[in-house]
Amino acid sequence: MSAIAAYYNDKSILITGATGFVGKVLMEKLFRTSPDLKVIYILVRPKSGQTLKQRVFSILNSELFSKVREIYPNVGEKIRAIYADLSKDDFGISKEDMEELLSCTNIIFHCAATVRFEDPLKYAVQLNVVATQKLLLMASQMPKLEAFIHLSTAFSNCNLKHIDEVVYPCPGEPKKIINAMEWLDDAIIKEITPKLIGDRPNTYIYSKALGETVVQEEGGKLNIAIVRPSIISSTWQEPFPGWIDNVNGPGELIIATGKGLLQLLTVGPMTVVDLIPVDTVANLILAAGWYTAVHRPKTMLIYHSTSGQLNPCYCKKMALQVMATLEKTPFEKAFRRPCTVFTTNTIAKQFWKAVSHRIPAIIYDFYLRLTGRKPRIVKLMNRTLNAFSKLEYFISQHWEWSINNTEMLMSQMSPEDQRVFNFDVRQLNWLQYIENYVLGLKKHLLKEDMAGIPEAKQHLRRLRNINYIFNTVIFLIAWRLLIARSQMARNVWFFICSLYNL
Ligand SMILES: CCCCCCCCCCCCCCCC(=O)SCCNC(=O)CCNC(=O)[C@H](O)C(C)(C)COP(=O)(O)OP(=O)(O)OC[C@H]1O[C@@H](n2cnc3c(N)ncnc32)[C@H](O)[C@@H]1OP(=O)(O)O
Ligand SMILES: NC(=O)C1=CN([C@@H]2O[C@H](COP(=O)(O)OP(=O)(O)OC[C@H]3O[C@@H](n4cnc5c(N)ncnc54)[C@H](OP(=O)(O)O)[C@@H]3O)[C@@H](O)[C@H]2O)C=CC1
Repeated sequence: MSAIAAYYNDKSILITGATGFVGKVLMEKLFRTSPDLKVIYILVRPKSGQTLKQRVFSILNSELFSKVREIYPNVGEKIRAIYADLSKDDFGISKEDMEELLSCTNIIFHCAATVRFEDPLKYAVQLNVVATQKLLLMASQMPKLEAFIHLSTAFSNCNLKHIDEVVYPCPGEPKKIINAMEWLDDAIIKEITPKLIGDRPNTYIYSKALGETVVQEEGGKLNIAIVRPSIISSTWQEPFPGWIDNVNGPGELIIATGKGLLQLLTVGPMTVVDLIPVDTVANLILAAGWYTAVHRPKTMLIYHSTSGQLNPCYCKKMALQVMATLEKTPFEKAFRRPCTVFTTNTIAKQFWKAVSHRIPAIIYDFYLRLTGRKPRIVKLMNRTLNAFSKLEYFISQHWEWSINNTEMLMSQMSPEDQRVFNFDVRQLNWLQYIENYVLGLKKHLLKEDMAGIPEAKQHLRRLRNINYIFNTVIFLIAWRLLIARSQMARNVWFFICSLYNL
C-alpha cells in the first residue's frame, strides 16, 4: 500500500478553503486514497444563502465526488464543518469547536485565501496575512499537530526572474503593515497601495508574499512547509480529466475566446504559460504533508508546483489547441466566431482592441437597442478586456523556478507513492490536456450539453455569414468613397470593368 495514503489513515485533518477549487480536489483525493482517516475538519462560512450543511451537501453530491460516493457512500460522516469566517477576529469559531480543533488536529492544510487580484489591500492583508498569523497561533496550541502546510503562489516573488525555494524579503514588515491597515483610513490605504506593493502587480500577490514572511517569522517550532503552485488549471487525470468549477485565470480567457468576446493574445511563439493541473497540486500538497510530518526536515521547505522547467506549455501552441477544440465542440450562443490574433506589438494590440472588440460591441448594443432589448455587450466587453489586461502580466513574461525540493520529495517517495500521488508533469501531454480542459469548461462550468453542439455550429455558421455580409458592405462603402475622391481608384475601377465588359 502507498505509505502516504497509509499515513493519512486515522488522522484528524484540518483544511481551510475546502470549499474552494484546490480545497475540494484535495479533500476528494484524501477520501479516495485514505478512506480510514479519522475526520476532516473544514472551516466554512455560510455563503449565497446556503448554510454550512447545504454547502457540504452540494460539494459531496457534485460530480467531482462521484467516485468517492461509490467507494464510500457515508463519506459525509467523516466531515466536520465548523463555522468560521477568516476575516473575523478569532474566526468566529465557537468555544467548543475551538477546543475540539486544538485537542484533535494532526495536520493542517491552509488553502483559504482571497485570490482576487484587486481586492482592497486591507482585505487582502486581513485574509492572506492576518488569518495566516492567527492560524499559526492556533496551530502552536495543538499538542498533536504533526505538520502545517501553507499554500502560497509561485508568483509571490514575480518581481524576480529566477525564483529559488526561499522566502524573499518583502517590502514592508508584516507587523507594521497589519498595524497600518488597522488604523489608516480606507481612502489613504487606496492612495498608498501602489507604493506599498512596489514592483508586484497587485494586492493579491503582495499579500501572499507577506503571508510567506509571516509563516517564516511566526511559525516558531512548528513543522511547516510552503507549497507554491503557478497557474492552477483543470484536473489532468483525477478523479477524471478536465474537471474545473472555477473561472479564475486561463479559464476566464478560454471562455471569453470561445464566446467570441476575446480575439487577441499578446504572446510570442515561444512564450510559456506555466499551467499546473489542480490534481497535481493536490498530490504534491499531500506528499509534502507526509514528508514534513514523517521526516521532519530541520528547516522549513518550500516546494514549487510548476511545469515550465520540466515540460513547458507554449502559450501560442496552447491557444491554437483551444481554437482547434472549439472548432470541433463550440460553446453555445457565441457573440462572434472564435478567432485569435497573436501580437506582441503595443500599437497593433490597441488597434485590435478597438477594431475587433469595442466597435463590434458598440454595433451589437445599437442593434439590441433598435430591437427593444437591453444593451449588454459593451459592458461585458469592458469586463473581458479588463480581465485580459490583468492576466496579461502572467503570460507576457517568463519566470524560472528552482525545483530541487520538489525533485527531492519525488525521490523520497516509493514507486507506489509516485504512482498514487503523481506530480511528475513530464508525463503530461499538453495537447490532450488542453482539449480536456476546454471540454471541462464547457461541461462543468458553462453547464452546456454535448447535445447542443449541432445548434452551436449552426449559430457559428450564421455568424460567419453575417460577418461576410458586414465585411462586403464595409468594403463597398470604402471603395465607393475612394472612387469619389481618387482619380487613380477610378482608373483601376474602369480597368476592372473593361476586363469583364461591364
Ligand atoms: C485562447 C486562450 C489562451 C489562454 C492563455 C492562458 C493565460 C492564463 C493567464 C492566467 C494567469 C493567472 C496567474 C495567477 C496566479 C495566481 O496565483 S492567481 C490565483 C487565481 N486568481 C485569479 O486568477 C483571479 C483573477 N481575477 C480577478 O482578480 C478579477 O476577476 C479581475 C480580472 C481583476 C477582474 O475584476 P473585476 O473587473 O472586478 O471583475 P469581477 O469582479 O471578477 O467580475 C464582476 C462580474 O463580471 C463577471 N465577469 C468578469 N469577467 C467576465 C467575462 N470575461 N465574461 C463574463 N462575465 C465576466 C463576473 O462573473 C462577475 O459577475 P458577478 O459575480 O458579479 O455576477
Ligand atoms: N487558483 C490559482 O490559480 C492559484 C491559487 N493559489 C493559492 O491556492 C489557494 C487556493 O486557491 P483556490 O482554491 O484557487 O481559491 P478559491 O477562491 O477557489 O478558494 C478560496 C477558499 O478560501 C475560502 N475563503 C475565502 N475567504 C474566506 C473567509 N473570509 N472565511 C473562510 N473562508 C474563506 C473560500 O471560501 P468560500 O467558498 O466561502 O468563499 C474558499 O474555500 C490559495 O491560497 C491561493 O492563493 C496559488 C496559485 C495559483
